Order: sequence, then structure tokens, then C-alpha cells
Amino acid sequence: MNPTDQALIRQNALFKGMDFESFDYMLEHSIVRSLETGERLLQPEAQNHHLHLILDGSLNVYLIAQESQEHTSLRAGECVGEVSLIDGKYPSAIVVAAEPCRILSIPYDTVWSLINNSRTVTSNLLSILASRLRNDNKTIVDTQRSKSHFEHQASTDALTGVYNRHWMGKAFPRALQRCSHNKQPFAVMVVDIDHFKKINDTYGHLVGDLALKTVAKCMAENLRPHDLLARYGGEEFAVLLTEADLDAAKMVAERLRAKIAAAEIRSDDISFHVTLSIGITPTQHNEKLEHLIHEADQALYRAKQAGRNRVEVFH
Ligand SMILES: Nc1nc2c(ncn2[C@@H]2O[C@H](COP(=O)(O)OP(=O)(O)OP(=O)(O)O)[C@@H](O)[C@H]2O)c(=O)[nH]1
Repeated sequence: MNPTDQALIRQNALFKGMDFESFDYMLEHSIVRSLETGERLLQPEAQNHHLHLILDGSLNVYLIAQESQEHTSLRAGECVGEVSLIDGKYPSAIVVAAEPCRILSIPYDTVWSLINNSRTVTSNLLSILASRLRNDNKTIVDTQRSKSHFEHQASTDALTGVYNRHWMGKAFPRALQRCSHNKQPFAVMVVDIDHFKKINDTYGHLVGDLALKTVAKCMAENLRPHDLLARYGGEEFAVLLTEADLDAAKMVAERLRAKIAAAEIRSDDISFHVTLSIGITPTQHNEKLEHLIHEADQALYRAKQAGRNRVEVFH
């Protein structure tokens, strides 16, 4: 073995500080092997009996499948196979040559006798395992974070930031069931911006978007925390008012209508107002969401027919 390889092995996290005698013993019992690009070194279906140290090239580690994004890459001087060494189980990952590699494969028996004879190697092994644990914990936390991020994205309307129809289809029925189980009155409200097409036609789509965002923000700020708000269609929002009888629902709807009518929408030198038409259906029963939306839509239709900028109740 050439001096460069020997220097590399001496710097390895597991073997650094090891005495010369142990080092020679290890080399005597190890073999050097070559891997082609794409060749597998470890896989979960095959028991492994060696600790592998990379002398040249790099290895990719995959946790699920070779086609997935690699979990990590290992370079010359790094090892794989420490965990199977400890627990004697099959490898937990797929390890593949990312390029032509030279590997020093040290039999587990040899590594164990080094561990038994050298406190340095034992303490090195513990440090390696501790950093593995930390890395794995970080991976779990990162995965959890991106999962919540994607879940949030999947249930949120990108333009207005309020929940979307997909979320509404899951969250509203659960809330309806809870209200009816607790014998609490509740109401479903459908809210539609009046003459919204004219706003787009007059000021352009971007200003239309700004109006939608303003309406969504104003509604979110003027509902109670336990009410549910979702963007239901283009310029239509749905609200589930929990613990609200007809009078309370009318009061909330009227408050929203008045707030929006008074809110100024500004973009550069443009300033205008929008109005809302609102349909409400009050109930105490766990009826189907589509049915309640349909009833609220009928009330909304009447509000539009009666001149817009008003609240109507289904009956
Ligand atoms: N800017 C913008 N416009 C949208 C968006 N989604 C839907 N729209 C527009 O909203 C308008 C809705 O128009 P209509 O359904 O005809 O209703 P309206 O003009 O509001 O009239 P009434 O509801 O009868 O008062 C359409 O022109 C859509 O293109 C959006 O995300 N951004």
C-alpha cells in the first residue's frame, strides 16, 4: 500500500491516533477492492461483514431507492458500515460508487479486535456514532419541516394566503360535525365580490388580485379565531361561523360587508372600493357541506338580484 493511502487511513475518524502495531495488523487483514461507477457496495438485502474505507473516489448513500435523491455523499478517507458493525444487522441504506473507487475493506473481526485492544479506536467509534445520531436527528427534523411546509402549501391559496377549497373540503365537515355534536348553532356563509369582472376590466388583473388580497385580509381580521375562512372560487369565499345563531351570523356578515365597503383599495394613483354580496344559511344539524353551500349560494343569488352590497339569509 502506498504512503498516500496510509496517510489517508491514519486520518480517518475511526483510526486516527491508533498505534503502529495495530495499524499494521489491520492492513495485513484487509483487502483493497475497486468499484465501477454505479456499482453497489452495500444494500439492505445483503449482509455486510466489512467496514469499508474509501481510498479514492466517492460513494453515494441512498435511504430509499437508488433513483431517489442521495441522502449523503462520502469522500476519500470516510467509512461506511459502522452501524452494521455494532448491531450485526443488515445495512440500512444503499451505498453506490458515484465514480470509480478504491476501497479498503476491513473484516469486522479485525475491527473488533482493534476496538478491544485500543481505547483510542473505541472512543473514535463512539464519536462517529454520536455524530451519526445528530445527523439523523437533523434529517428527521428537516423532513418534518418540509412535510409541514408542503402540507401548508397544499391547503393554502397562494394569492390571498387564506385556506383553499381543498382544505375547506376537509376542515369544514369536521367542524360541522363537532358543532352539531355539541348542539351548537352554526352558519355557512358564501361571500362574493360584486362586479369583480369590471374591476379586472377597468384596472387590470394585477389590481384585481390586489382587491382579492385586500378582501381576504379584511375578512380574516374581522372573523373570530374559531371561524373558518376559505377561498372557495375566483372571487368567492366561504365562511363557517361556529357557535353562531342566525342573529350572530347576520351581525358578522353585516360587519364584514360594511368593513369591506369602507376599505380603500390603493395601487399607485388608483383608488377604489369594492362591495360584497353575502348569502347565509344557519343550521344546527350536521348536514352535508355541499347542501349548506348550495343553500348559502341561493341566498347569495338573492342578494345579487336585490342590488348587491347586501346580506341575505336562506329560508
Ligand atoms: N384578478 C383576478 N381575477 C379573478 C381571479 N379569479 C377569478 N377572477 C375573475 O373574477 C371575475 C368574476 O366575474 P363574474 O363571475 O362574471 O362576476 P362579477 O363580475 O363579480 O359579477 P357579480 O358576481 O354578478 O357581481 C371573472 O372575470 C374572473 O376572471 C383572480 O385570481 N384574480
